[in-house]
Amino acid sequence: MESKVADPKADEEAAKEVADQSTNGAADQDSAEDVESTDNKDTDAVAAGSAAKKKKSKKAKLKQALGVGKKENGDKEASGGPSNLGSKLTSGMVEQLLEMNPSLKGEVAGMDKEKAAETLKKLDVADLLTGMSVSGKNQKDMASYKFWQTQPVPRFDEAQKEEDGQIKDIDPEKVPKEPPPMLEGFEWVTMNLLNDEELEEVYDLLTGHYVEDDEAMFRFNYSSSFLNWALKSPGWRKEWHVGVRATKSRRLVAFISGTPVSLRVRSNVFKSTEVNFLCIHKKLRSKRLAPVLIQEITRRSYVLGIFQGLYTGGIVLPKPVSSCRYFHRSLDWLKLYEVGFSPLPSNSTKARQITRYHLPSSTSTPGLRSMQKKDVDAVLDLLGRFLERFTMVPVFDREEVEHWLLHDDSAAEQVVWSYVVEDPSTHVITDFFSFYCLESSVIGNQKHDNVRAAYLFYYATETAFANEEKGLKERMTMLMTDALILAKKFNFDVFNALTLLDNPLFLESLKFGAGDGQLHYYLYNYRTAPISGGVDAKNNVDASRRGGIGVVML
Ligand SMILES: CCCCCCCCCCCCCC(=O)SCCNC(=O)CCNC(=O)[C@H](O)C(C)(C)COP(=O)(O)OP(=O)(O)OC[C@H]1O[C@@H](n2cnc3c(N)ncnc32)[C@H](O)[C@@H]1OP(=O)(O)O
Repeated sequence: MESKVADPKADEEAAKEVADQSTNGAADQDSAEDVESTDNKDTDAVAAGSAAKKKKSKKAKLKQALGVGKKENGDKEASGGPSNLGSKLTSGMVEQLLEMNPSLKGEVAGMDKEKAAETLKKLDVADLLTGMSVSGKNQKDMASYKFWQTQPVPRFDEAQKEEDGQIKDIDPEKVPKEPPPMLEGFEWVTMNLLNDEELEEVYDLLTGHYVEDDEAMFRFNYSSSFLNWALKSPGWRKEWHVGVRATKSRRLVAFISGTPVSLRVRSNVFKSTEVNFLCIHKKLRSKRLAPVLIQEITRRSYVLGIFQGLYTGGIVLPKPVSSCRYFHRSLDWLKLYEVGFSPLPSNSTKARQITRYHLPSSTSTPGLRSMQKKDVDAVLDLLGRFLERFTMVPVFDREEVEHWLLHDDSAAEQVVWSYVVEDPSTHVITDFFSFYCLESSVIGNQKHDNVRAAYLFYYATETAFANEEKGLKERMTMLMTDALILAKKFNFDVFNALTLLDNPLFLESLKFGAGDGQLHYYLYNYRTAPISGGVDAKNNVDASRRGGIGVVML
């Protein structure tokens, strides 16, 4: 999901609105005609922004009820992250908490208020926020997932009894030959993304309707060049660019995509479909269209003999195989403050914040240079060995390394930046790193309309193979400092990273602030034990929990 630096003040403001606001948005009753007549996406954006102001997220309300994020945090930027409840939870809060998150009721069934408060105090805030229990028995109510409970995904309460592997056997003969029925007034289409106009239609749909942060302040704005890169990776299939059009106007109102990826989970390597860019026009929300899109991309995957899926999301579904946390490193702190992305800590000043995030003007790693085509084999080899250290990783071939890491000169906008370190004496490539550009639209801000974010992508370093990883932390810190300097040079406002790969080694020392967003990883039709996401039970970054997630999703 969209994440921003966790802000204690926002939660307090949200709390003031809790009392008189309903948590449920009014069900959208608009017809196909309404969607067809809505041509102005700016109107949608403004509407989304103001709706969000009226209806603060359930998560923000829960955080407020828990008193999370109120403590002062020295010069540290983020204090909104989960913390120990300690003695904050009074019995009076329990009712409010249960009302907001009914799935917690199972935790305290039959207890009086004091006992219930005691029990809830023992839970992690992160689990309270997601409705998951730490007791092992998950209390998230499977029955409330009308669609997901029918799918071959692990249940919340499922203990890992069996060996890793497929949940359900798929008989290719029994896979339906046709898509499921579509809502009246709409029809299935396969998008032809070789056609610039159709690519632009997908871009327009996502720009107006794709993922927003909890408070609807920012919305991902993937560029057309980005979509072209992400959706046409080696082995891409036209059939996996699935759209829904309004029959009369031909307007594109929904989209879902798949790209093939060879995945290793623990010791098993299998083909899977990486599903992304699921998006439904705001006027067609809550009509159970998402399950139909998911069923269709699943069918199209089965048809081609791929029976596993990989996907990520900011929301909790049955059942994450791992969860990582977003971290954000300010490059232009003032702009981030002005758009509401970063808070001003109460014990700091704007001038001090700007100074805090100042970076040197040039890089310092000897032998650092842009990656070129001639480096592909060396990077393929280094990255392959580096990723062997993680539990869930993509298995890239040469063509994929070239596609994902080399900047395509013919693209209208640069999407990916990759650098290698060539040892000045041996000319061996000893390290590489990359980041990609993903802008976000700022919704309803007078001064700025976008935030230009660099996202840390793949990297690798020979120092990872030293005995006991000696020197890895120092080397990663040096490389990532250079990545920040380069991103600043290319006018990025913020540098984002998750707690995956070896990132926990440098996030805090390089002044990344904890975000308010999580990224949950899911596998479809595949069972495996939970994989560490680089955070501890309190959702704090934890270097000892590296080694799990090594796949970076766009
Ligand atoms: C073998 C190969 C397999 C391939 C398939 C692998 C699976 C791929 C899975 C997809 C991976 C996508 C990866 C990405 O792209 S993650 C990005 C998702 N996109 C957005 O957040 C963009 C903005 N939001 C929207 O466009 C809509 O709100 C969406 C489309 C998200 C839902 O539309 P809407 O709000 O109008 O809801 P509904 O009434 O139609 O449907 C409600 C049902 O849909 C379930 N739902 C809601 N959000 C998600 C979600 N992000 N992943 C999976 N399921 C989701 C929800 O729990 C409920 O089911 P259940 O709770 O009753 O059970």
